[in-house]
Amino acid sequence: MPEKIIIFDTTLRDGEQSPGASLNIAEKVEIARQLARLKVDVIEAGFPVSSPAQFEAVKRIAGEVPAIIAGLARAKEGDIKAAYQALKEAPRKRIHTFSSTSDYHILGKFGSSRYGQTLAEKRKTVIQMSIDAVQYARTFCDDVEFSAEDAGRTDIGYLAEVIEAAIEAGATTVNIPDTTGYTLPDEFAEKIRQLKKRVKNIERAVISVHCHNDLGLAVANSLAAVQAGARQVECTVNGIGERAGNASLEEFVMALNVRKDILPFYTAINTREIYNASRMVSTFTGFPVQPNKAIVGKNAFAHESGIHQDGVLKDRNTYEIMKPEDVGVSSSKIVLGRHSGRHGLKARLQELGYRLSEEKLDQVYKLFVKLADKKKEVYDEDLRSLMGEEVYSEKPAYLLDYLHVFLGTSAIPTATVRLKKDDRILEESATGDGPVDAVFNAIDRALHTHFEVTDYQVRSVTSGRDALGEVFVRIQNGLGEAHGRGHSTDIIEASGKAYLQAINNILKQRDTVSLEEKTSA
Ligand SMILES: CC(=O)SCCNC(=O)CCNC(=O)[C@H](O)C(C)(C)COP(=O)(O)OP(=O)(O)OC[C@H]1O[C@@H](n2cnc3c(N)ncnc32)[C@H](O)[C@@H]1OP(=O)(O)O
Ligand SMILES: CC(C)C(=O)C(=O)O
Ligand SMILES: [Mg+2]
Repeated sequence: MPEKIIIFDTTLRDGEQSPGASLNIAEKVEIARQLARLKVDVIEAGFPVSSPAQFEAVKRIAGEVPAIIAGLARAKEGDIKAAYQALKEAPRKRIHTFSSTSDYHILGKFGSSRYGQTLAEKRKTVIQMSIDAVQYARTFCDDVEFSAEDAGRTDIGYLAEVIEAAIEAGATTVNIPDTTGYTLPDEFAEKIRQLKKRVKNIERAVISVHCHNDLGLAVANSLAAVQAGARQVECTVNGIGERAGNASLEEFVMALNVRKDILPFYTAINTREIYNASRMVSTFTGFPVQPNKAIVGKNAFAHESGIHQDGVLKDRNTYEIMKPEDVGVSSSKIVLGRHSGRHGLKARLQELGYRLSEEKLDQVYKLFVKLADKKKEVYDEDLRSLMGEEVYSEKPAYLLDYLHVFLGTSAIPTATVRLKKDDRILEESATGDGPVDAVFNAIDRALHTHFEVTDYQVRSVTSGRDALGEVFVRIQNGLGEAHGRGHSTDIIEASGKAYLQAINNILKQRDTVSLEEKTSA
């Protein structure tokens, strides 16, 4: 039978210790509510003694959010009392107290002579302060967690002694933190196995782990620990936390979920709330989620390369090990870009309502590749423009084959254009008040004509620095009046295309010969 792993979320305590991530009380309450929807078992809401705002946030969460609510406290009476005061409204509360057990911490942090002179004396003092803290916390509530900070670098014999003393004093959960993210998975798992062997009455407490990510191993260490006997995992949404962060909740939970074939464990997490939780934490903390972040990154379910797109379109199991819907992402995404192939393009065009023959698809694909070379991502609006402007417009009389513009803050804008009509090439240069005017003048000169521009509009069709720009132009002269549209990531090029399309439209209306033939005839 699979065994349950308790999920202890510390986004609001260790997560908020991330440099730069501070949350106000309202934001913390909102995140706590989302954590409850996510169905985490324990929410560590803060460190009440550390400030009035921390105290108030823990108090509000304790009074409003349905989960076990924990508050952190050093092995000090004042901290423990403050934690209890903040937690007391919670129907289910936990005081989480800790001392430090590695020699680095004992000699470094507890260096003062009041802890003793020698390492052995200081170690004794730490055991006693741990016992006192747990016993004192038990006078307030039955659910007391004890952590041995820097357990990852603590001598196993001494760690076993401290943990045994904490259980004897009444700790119901004993947490083994890899505070500095130092251990490797096998080593950490062995630590848990040794504790199970060496600590008398270990079965009276739940073994918890709290792994940091300094070497990028927090989730791997948590999984190894669970396989060795830990039954609570401490983690944070998006893996935020002190320095390089904590084990990421979403990665740990989904690893158990996806690999249940070899990991006989489950959690109570409602995985469909993962993405919402991730977005909320990212927005409130101001910490963006890196695009390639597992589970919740923008690219976690996005496929760009042609071979992958083809595979996913045929059968998504080819490149997806979990369903995006299972983590609250609406669907996987085919991202069209320079690595995409015809299958991906065709599928997206079909979604947009275009049904293309193979011949037409080839034509669009060539245009698409040209555009994709200029842009990082080709969006739906880019495709719609491409289809409208290039594919379904009738073959234009004149094509803008080449454009060169010279401009600068103190230079006269000059444009050179090369127009193509069938096998005829027309090339001209002209100056203008600005680069767009110079392009229009050069086209006029090439075609021996002149049009008045009665409307000119530019808008961005897509977003970002490489956005596709759309130019709308209305022109008139004695021959008639027409408008044209042009698209490009370069609005000067888009302007030239729009101007030429308007000219072509006038020619179409008049069903006439080409301009330069007419004027030169
Ligand atoms: C691994 C972790 O994540 S632990 C949690 C870390 N989180 C935080 O520190 C965030 C909130 N912290 C704070 O607001 C402040 O540090 C406070 C309010 C807790 C304490 O502030 P101050 O009293 O000014 O002490 P300061 O933070 O400078 O130093 C920490 C003191 O706690 C002591 N201490 C550290 N850990 C423990 C412990 N587990 N039990 C008892 N004392 C401890 C240190 O030895 C030091 O004591 P000293 O003044 O006698 O040398
Ligand atoms: C307070 C403890 C559990 C901690 O955050 C750590 O050791 O990393
Ligand atoms: Mg920590």
